[in-house]
Amino acid sequence: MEGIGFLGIGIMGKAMAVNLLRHGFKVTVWNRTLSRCDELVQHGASVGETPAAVIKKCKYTIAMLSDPAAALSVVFDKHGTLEQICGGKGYIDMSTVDADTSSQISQAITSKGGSFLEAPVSGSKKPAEDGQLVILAAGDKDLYDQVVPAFDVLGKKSFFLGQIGNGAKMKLVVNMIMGSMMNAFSEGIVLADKSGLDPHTLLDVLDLGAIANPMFKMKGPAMIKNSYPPAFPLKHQQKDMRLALALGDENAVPMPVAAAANEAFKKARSLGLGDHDFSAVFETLSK
Ligand SMILES: NC(=O)C1=CN([C@@H]2O[C@H](COP(=O)(O)OP(=O)(O)OC[C@H]3O[C@@H](n4cnc5c(N)ncnc54)[C@H](OP(=O)(O)O)[C@@H]3O)[C@@H](O)[C@H]2O)C=CC1
Ligand SMILES: O=CC(=O)O
Repeated sequence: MEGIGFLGIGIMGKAMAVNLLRHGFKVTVWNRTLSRCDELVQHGASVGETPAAVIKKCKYTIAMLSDPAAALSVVFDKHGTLEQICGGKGYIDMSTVDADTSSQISQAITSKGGSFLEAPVSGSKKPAEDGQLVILAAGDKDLYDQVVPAFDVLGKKSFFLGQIGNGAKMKLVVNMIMGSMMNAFSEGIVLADKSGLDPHTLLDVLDLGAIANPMFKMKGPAMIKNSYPPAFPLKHQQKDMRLALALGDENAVPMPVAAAANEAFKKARSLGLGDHDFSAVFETLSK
């Protein structure tokens, strides 16, 4: 593969771009807050001044941005992706967005002759650092085949899910489940504590049973200490619940559990916890 562009050096983008550099890819990065690119330069990256400058330079460009508004802005705004995308270039959006946002981006890119893949990921900061993401791609199969060498560095498994929208929907379903689980887990820890049990013993019991999972194991001990260093920011989890509920609305799927979880994440945001890890939803119960 030739050089890769990377737009969005947040928690995930930084880990992913560093991983590509470590595996010998030539990477050109851009971030809205440009100073955040400095650390990447120390790892060997070049910097583009705008998304358009990155697209102009690179055959393939990956975007990893916070939400639909950010993903759209980077493509459509002045000095954005659309100004330089053309035949022979590929754009891969790995942000978590809804299917409609992804379709808008796909149509704009392909109308300029470029090719487009949506490829949201499951897995958080640590899996991104370790190249252990699960990649949920959909869209242009030729582009998918061309970027598999990069996906092999970023992830432990890539799925090609067919038409645009399927990757976005799969990601939202997964995160809807995750957000609901986090709320049930939080309630369980508080219930154990308030009813006189040791929450650490609860973690041990959970870890040995049928509902053991890496999320409980990784986040539980920190939650008991009311510590929420951001791996997956709560504001993004709430965005995912909101988008998943809209998907449920479109498909007439009742989701009372997810709706309640969304309210808890909204409450946490109202308490100023949006930039903490999503496990900080625990604070809505323990306060
Ligand atoms: N963290 C995680 O565990 C996971 C996150 N995701 C998804 O990946 C995406 C990125 O997440 P994460 O890295 O955690 O998020 P961060 O909040 O750490 O980073 C967000 C990035 O988006 C940029 N951005 C925000 N708004 C705009 C805008 N209007 N125009 C241009 N750039 C903008 C930020 O730039 P700036 O630095 O200037 O603010 C930053 O580069 C999200 O969609 C998230 O849901 C998916 C799997 C796991
Ligand atoms: O989107 C978050 C994740 O952990 O996956």
